[in-house]
Amino acid sequence: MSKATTSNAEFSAHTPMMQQYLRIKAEHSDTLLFYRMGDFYELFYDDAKKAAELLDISLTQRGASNGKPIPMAGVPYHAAENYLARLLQLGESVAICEQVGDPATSKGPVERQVVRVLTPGTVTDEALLSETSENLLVAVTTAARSERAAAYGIACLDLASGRFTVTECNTEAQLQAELQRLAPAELLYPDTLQWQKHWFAGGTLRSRPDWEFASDSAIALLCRQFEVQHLDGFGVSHLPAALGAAGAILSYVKLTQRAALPHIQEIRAEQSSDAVQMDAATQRNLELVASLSGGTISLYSTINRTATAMGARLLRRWLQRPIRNTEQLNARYDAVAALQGEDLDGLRKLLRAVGDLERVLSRIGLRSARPRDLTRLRSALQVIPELRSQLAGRAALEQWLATITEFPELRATLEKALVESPPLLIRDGGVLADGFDEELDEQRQLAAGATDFLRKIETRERERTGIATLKVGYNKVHGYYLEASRSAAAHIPADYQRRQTLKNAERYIIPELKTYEDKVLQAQSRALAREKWLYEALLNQAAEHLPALQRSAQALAELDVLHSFADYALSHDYHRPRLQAQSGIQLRAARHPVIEAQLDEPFIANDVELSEQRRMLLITGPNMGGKSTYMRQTALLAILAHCGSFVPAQQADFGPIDRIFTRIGASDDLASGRSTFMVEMTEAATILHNATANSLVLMDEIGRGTSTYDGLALAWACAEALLQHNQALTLFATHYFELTQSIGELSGCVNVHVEAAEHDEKIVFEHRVSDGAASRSFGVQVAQLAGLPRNVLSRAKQVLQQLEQAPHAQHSQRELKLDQTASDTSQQMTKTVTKEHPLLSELAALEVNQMTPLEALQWLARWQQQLQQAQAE
Ligand SMILES: Nc1ncnc2c1ncn2[C@@H]1O[C@H](COP(=O)(O)OP(=O)(O)OP(=O)(O)O)[C@@H](O)[C@H]1O
Repeated sequence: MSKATTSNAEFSAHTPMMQQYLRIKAEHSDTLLFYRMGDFYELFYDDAKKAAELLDISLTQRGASNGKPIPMAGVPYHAAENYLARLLQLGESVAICEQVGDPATSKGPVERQVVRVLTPGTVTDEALLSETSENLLVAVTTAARSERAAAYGIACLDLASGRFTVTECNTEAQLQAELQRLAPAELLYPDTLQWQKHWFAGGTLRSRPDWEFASDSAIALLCRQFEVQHLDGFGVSHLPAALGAAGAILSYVKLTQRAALPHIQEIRAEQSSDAVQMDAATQRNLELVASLSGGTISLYSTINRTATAMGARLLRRWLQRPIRNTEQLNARYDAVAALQGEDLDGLRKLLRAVGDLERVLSRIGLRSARPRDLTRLRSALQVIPELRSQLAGRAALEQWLATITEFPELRATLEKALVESPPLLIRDGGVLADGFDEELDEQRQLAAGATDFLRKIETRERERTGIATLKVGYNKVHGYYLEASRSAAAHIPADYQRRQTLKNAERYIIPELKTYEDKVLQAQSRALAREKWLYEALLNQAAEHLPALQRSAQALAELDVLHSFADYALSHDYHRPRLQAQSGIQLRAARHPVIEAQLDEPFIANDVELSEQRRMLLITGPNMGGKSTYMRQTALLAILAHCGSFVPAQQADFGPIDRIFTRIGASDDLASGRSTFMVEMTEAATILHNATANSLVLMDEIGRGTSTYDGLALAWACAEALLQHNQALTLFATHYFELTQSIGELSGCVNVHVEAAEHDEKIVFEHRVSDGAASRSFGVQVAQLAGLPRNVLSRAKQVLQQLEQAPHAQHSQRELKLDQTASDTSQQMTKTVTKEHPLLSELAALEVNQMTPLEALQWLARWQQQLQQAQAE
């Protein structure tokens, strides 16, 4: 808080206005206070210094109060939105303090009040929000330690749509994944919870009093909000911790909005078992809604053909949370197929006219809707009948059409009430159409009639005085006046009273003018007051239909996404997936949706066959051959299929999929201080602990972050565990050829490879995936493509030859010293590798007591087989 408020004596030494400011500021110590003075919002003291720095506006001083100059910075109120948007983006919150008293009748400073507080997670103003992404307020709390309670309760509110959800999770990793998916703009947590940076660090973090998270009071608050006795009807009662978090959200939003929240109509539980779960790393790695490099290309940006911003946001949500309900998914496929037979361009035009109905409705609920929100509602209501008739009779779309209702009365009212294109704000009137309200028309006519009268006075006075240039004018200070040039002074009649002298002209008033001025102004202000009242009444009338309007908007957003799926599928040869009861994934001629869209040359389609007998595909082949692409496309197709989209494959069958895991790419996690290898191992640990037989696991070059033998041993053990213990559907890409003979030969595992050929010492990628292991890795040839210096390349070839000639170096306990002669490079290169044989470490790790005699025999047979193969080579 400002240094200016210390003692009572000091306080009373301030000017009355500064006393008012300091009183209000004391209640908003952790937000910037925008204090309205005339046409500016002013900031004082520390707020002024901070705002001047953040917004790059000038820091000035305002006179002195309490004997000291007051630092001050200000922004014009008509341009405030820009500045507010920047402050919110920087994670600041702003309390808007308006003049609410009448300056004419106020003694001392005009009465002022904070009318709302803008925070990053609670903004709903159109100008302050991104159209295509949600702006979420999330609260997290830890659960009471009862036996069945989950560890964390999470609640999430999208104030701009009224969507309110709760969920609980048991582990830190799940919490992280959930926060990564939601990417909140603002996150609330209880005072006493030690927030961990690696849980989430993207948005504004704010601690709130513990008691706001208490389940009991939260439930009472939620019941009041939804006007119900208990929450059983919402199916959330079993989530006490999450309800505590939901209560904290509701208290916070009430505090900041200072308005009723009628558009928050319900709260829903998001059960993790309903969704194909993806941990935080997987969501990032698969570049679903953002690219890893921070660029704009993602699965979302590639396939998005939605016509409305609410549809675009829904598509993002669907991609980040694919569902598992077969019935729902089949209904979506049916709808996409049905829409493919429709006039999609025509449909898109209608959907465009619907616009961002979801956010319009929320602003109506919050009573902050602007005139253009109401005209948007009007055009949405105007196209709904057309849209319904275009799609009428399509059984596959019935579920959506039944929810998209027409609102003939509201539509008629809006059509009659609003002018065609109203001004941005209701402030100066001109929003309501003539003929809608008798009283408004009367006042308007009075105001206009008086203006007519002024014209008559002007003509009459010109005639009376003989001054042809005499004219009636108006300004705020002197009201209506008659203006004549100074040269005409001799003709001015005696009843003219001089009011103002300009360089070349004099201004006068006459009593008649004053009387009419009063009439005009009165009529104008009555008309404006009436118009504002009618506007509020319109908002109220629309708000009465809010629940049904919101349901319609939701169905329209879904229809928009389904139309986008249909359109993209048609133009990109996507086909309907089939959901099977049997575990596995079978894809025929599958393509990578994002890379395909980026490539100029044709994308090479490949098959995938994961089934009971082929639970793991061990993928080998040259760098740049297409291993990662092949793995990722399998996951992306699974995700698309579980959103209800068609997929880029000639045929696609998916058994049940509960989770998708990826261990792809390598990056340091600087935020939590973990090295590349540590990140790799943490991700692998998550997979090994959690993957089930219905999980899709992508493992790309596990182990490459450490020494060759450690890496090989870890890759080996992970592959074996995934295959034999987790029994997950696994795509396992590796450069360790040893694995093709060990793991690749195990039952349930199949070697596949990407093909490449060498042509004139250059590598040619075929990007075709076939069964069988790769024969070599072409690493040196790929390095050549990358432009490695020629001398380094020829030295590498030489070293490679020696390594390949050293028989089974990696299978024996020996020292390998490379020949250093005939080197093109001047650098010395000695590599000493001394390692224990992998079979020995396996033997040491075996828990013999836990094995059945049969298992022991199987181990023995496998070792023998490996030794025999090694000797044979
Ligand atoms: N099926 C395909 N059709 C056409 N181009 C492809 C195909 N697969 C991959 N590519 C191209 O090859 C590039 C490299 O593919 P990818 O990253 O999958 O190789 P990789 O085998 O995983 O390489 P590394 O082992 O170095 O990670 C891709 O960026 C893409 O441009």
